[in-house]
Parts: sequence; structure tokens; C-alpha cells
Amino acid sequence: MVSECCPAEGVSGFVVYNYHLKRLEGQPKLTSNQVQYSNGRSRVPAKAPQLVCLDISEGQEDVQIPAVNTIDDATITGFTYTKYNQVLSNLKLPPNADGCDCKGYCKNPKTCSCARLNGVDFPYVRSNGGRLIEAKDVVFECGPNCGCGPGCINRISQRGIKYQLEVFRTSDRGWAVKTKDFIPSGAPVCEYIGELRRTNELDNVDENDYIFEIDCWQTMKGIGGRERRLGDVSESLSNKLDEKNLENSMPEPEFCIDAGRIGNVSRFINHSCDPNLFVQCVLSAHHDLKLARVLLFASDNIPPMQELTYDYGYALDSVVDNNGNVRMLPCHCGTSECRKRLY
Ligand SMILES: C[S@@+](CC[C@H](N)C(=O)[O-])C[C@H]1O[C@@H](n2cnc3c(N)ncnc32)[C@H](O)[C@@H]1O
Repeated sequence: MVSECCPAEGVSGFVVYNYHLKRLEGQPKLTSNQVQYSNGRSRVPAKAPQLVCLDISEGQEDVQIPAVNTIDDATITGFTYTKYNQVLSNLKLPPNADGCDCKGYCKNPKTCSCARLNGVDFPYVRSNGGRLIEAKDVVFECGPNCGCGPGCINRISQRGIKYQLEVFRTSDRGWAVKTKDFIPSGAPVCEYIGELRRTNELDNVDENDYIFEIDCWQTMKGIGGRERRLGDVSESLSNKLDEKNLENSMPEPEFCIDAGRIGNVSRFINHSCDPNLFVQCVLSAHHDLKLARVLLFASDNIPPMQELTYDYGYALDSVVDNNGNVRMLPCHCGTSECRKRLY
């Protein structure tokens, strides 16, 4: 942050502006690869950050998402950007749930049937363009059958990416994502997007680093060591969900989002044992938790230039190869909380 600016006469007689910069609370150390050095007085950057792609979304997002590589020769290849989940032909999405009767914007949580699904109030507050008040087992948003419009407070996660993000190359974790904007705590950052598919279709696939299992139900029930959410206000949430679809719920997630071939910027977000994003399941169109949308929200105020990370949430020794051997992946998140292995 610029705290002071004072003009002075430079060596060539031109006015030179001196800026006093102050670090924001919690701002990480600036590393040298984030600084463009200039060659003496030539004013030409000695090493411009290597822009490998101006916008990985190819104009699909409201903001451009550049990719920069100052580490090696890798470029962004092997996937197609999409803003919306793709449903494979062997999978049918459940029908849309009934909507609320509000008109224009949902204002009164007592009369809005979608707000009531979340407890006593809307899950979001309006400040900073909409922020989630607390992490929940699941957030019910307004959907296609609701009377309200796109500006409704209860559609915050449906507005797309609003922050300036950048994909960058790391020396030990492949690509990663940083924010160039300040992101306030509780703000939605992006949705995990890819191909919606059955998890058992991946049984014979050996390597795919881009699978997100939709485990909202298992997390709610604390199955397989998953940690339950503290902030849920609903006593019998399952009454509000599509009971039919939950009857045969498995200990393992039935569906996943596969961003291996098709996905958005979320597929480049790395794991950290002390992350600044958290995963939030959201239901907006249908109410089947097994096919919930997966959103990443800021868990804290995130200063500009900070890498975005979330906890992938693997239980140790839970990943096995096709021969049943336990697979291990060392963690390079570099935080003091590091558990040393992703799985
Ligand atoms: C969803 S991808 C994230 C983007 C990935 N870094 C890339 O280059 O496309 C997940 C993979 O990134 C790597 N990764 C993510 N977080 C990591 C961490 N904390 N330590 C080591 N590798 C990590 C692992 O290879 C993991 O399987």
C-alpha cells in the first residue's frame, strides 16, 4: 500500500516521485521473481515476466486470467477452458427444485423460501459485492425456478470470477494461482469446474491430478475422517434435501468433477495445509447433494499477490493405485502447519 508520496529532483533534473510503501497485515514476503528489475538507467526491464498466455479463459470470464512462467519452458497446454460444468451423456442432472416467490430481489428471509432453507437468514451479506457469513454443510441459493433476478443476494456464487487472478509457474508444484486483487474474507473466488462424471468411471485411470470428488454428503456425516462444518444452523438438513437421491448414499462420493481435459482456473489452484480458501457446497438449480456445485471462498482477508490455496482434504493412505498399493505425494506447501504429505 502506498502510504506517502513525495516528489524530488532526480539526477537528470527530472522530477522523481518517491513512494513509501507499507506492507498490509498478513502480506507475504515479496520474492525476487515478483519484482521487475531495471537495468541501471535504461528503464528496460532486465527480465520481463514471461507471459505465456494473455488470458487462459479466452475471453469467457469477465476478467482476463494471464499465465506467467519465469521458471522453465512449460506452457499452458492439454486442457480446454470452460466456464460451466459439462455433463457427460451417461449422466442426467436431477430436475430443478421449486423456487421462491420473491420478485426482483429476495429481501425478506422470513418470506423467501430459499433463505429459510439456510436457517433463519440469507447465507450472504451484501458488503464487498457479497460475502458468505459462515461455512455451512451446504448453501441453498436461488435457482432457475425462483422469481428473483440475477442481482439477488442469494445468487452470489452465480456471478462468475470477479477478482484479477494470475496463473504462475512454481519450481516445485507445477502451476499455481495468485490474486492480484485484495479479496475480502467470505468472498466467492471461483467454482471448481470440469466434466461431471461417476467416480467409478475413474477406477482404471492411473493418473489424473484434477479430480474433485463431490463429498458434501460424506463431509456432513463425517464419513472417512472428513471434518464436519461447525457453522451449520439446520437441525435436520437432510429433510430439506432431495431425500430420494440420498437414500442410497455411499460411504464414497458417487460423482466427481474431472478438470483433467476441460476446466477453469480452479484446476490450477494448489493444496496448502494452511490455506486461504475453503470449499463450500452450493445447491442452486436442483437439490441433490451428490451433484452439488463446489465453490471456493476466501477464508480470510487475502492481500494482493498472494497465492490462492485450499486444503485438498485427503486422508493419509487413502489413495491407492490400480494394484492396491498406497500412493504418497509429498507436500510442498511450505507452511508451518505442513503435514508433509498431500496423501
Ligand atoms: C489440481 S492440480 C493443481 C495444479 C497443478 N500444480 C498444475 O500444475 O496443473 C493438483 C496437483 O498439483 C500438485 N500440487 C498441488 N499442491 C501441491 C503441494 N502442496 N505440494 C506438492 N504438489 C502439489 C500435485 O501434483 C497435485 O496432484
